[in-house]
Amino acid sequence: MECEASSKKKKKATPEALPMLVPCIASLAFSVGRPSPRQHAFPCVRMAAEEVAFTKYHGLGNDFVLVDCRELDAPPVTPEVAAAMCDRNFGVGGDGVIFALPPQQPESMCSMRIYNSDGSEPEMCGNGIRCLARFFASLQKVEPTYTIDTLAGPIRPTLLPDGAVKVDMGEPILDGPSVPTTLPVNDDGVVVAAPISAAGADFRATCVSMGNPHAAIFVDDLDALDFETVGPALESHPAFPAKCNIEFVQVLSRTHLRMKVWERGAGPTLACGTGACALLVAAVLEGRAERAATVSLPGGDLFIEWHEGTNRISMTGPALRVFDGTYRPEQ
Ligand SMILES: N[C@@H](CCC[C@H](N)C(=O)O)C(=O)O
Repeated sequence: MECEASSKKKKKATPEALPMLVPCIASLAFSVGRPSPRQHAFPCVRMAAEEVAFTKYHGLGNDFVLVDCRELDAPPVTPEVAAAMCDRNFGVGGDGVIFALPPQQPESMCSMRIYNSDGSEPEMCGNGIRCLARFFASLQKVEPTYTIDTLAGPIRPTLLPDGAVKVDMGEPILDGPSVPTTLPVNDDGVVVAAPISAAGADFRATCVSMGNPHAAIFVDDLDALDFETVGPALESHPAFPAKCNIEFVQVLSRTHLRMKVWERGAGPTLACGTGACALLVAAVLEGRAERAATVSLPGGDLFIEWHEGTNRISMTGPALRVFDGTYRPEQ
């Protein structure tokens, strides 16, 4: 891989690269599980990722490799190549790869697709959309508020004068089976403080979808948690048919919550925007917090509001550019 100075003219992922992907995708369809760095050395993978210009951004340390695909119909790399790009030792390093693709709706400016660091594709990413909002604004002129299509529907970020981004994240999905989870629902059809056991420990989970699935688990002391054991056990728990992002939350006050996240497809990350939104909703449903609160994550703070009149959630936080480069693994 080579990283080039940001002043150098960037080469974009080209549609011409796409025909090369077809045999690669076909052969990779037979590979199972998370590819090891050695598996990434298969020639077909290298062909698929011959050269990808990218810009690295992060939102509170939740870091992403962003690729300008405005002239393409689909991501120019396979999920396996995206996973290789995210590798922190053998690749660029990141919690995911985000592609800025053409809009799906006439009123939208672009659409977002994202692969997690294991190559799986989530519907939405809160920190990622703040990063994409600033990345896209660096590529072409936009209004301060504009619309980005995602697999979870249209999302509207607003670029604030101080460089932060406030995002209208839409309405939370509370219906249990739609999250999706098979945990028992209350009379309103919502999973609130439902018992769940994993890795020999008992918890209570409140489940919320922000387009992607979340389970918030309130604990007395985040630091006492066997996070590395229970996180992956809950992520892949049979009660979550699409797996789940797991937020462990300590209530510091009714307007200040502290959380640690184990993300679906990425493991422990320094921050999760959709997770912060979901846990605020969960805290309100459990009567633990007000509808507006600061959420402190390992990488810093987000401000989340669940607006009573509209039922919509807004998330405000930073998104920062780190460096530009070209991903070009050696043959
Ligand atoms: N870090 C993200 C969430 C990314 C997707 C997640 N891992 C999933 O699979 O749903 C955020 O900031 O929301």
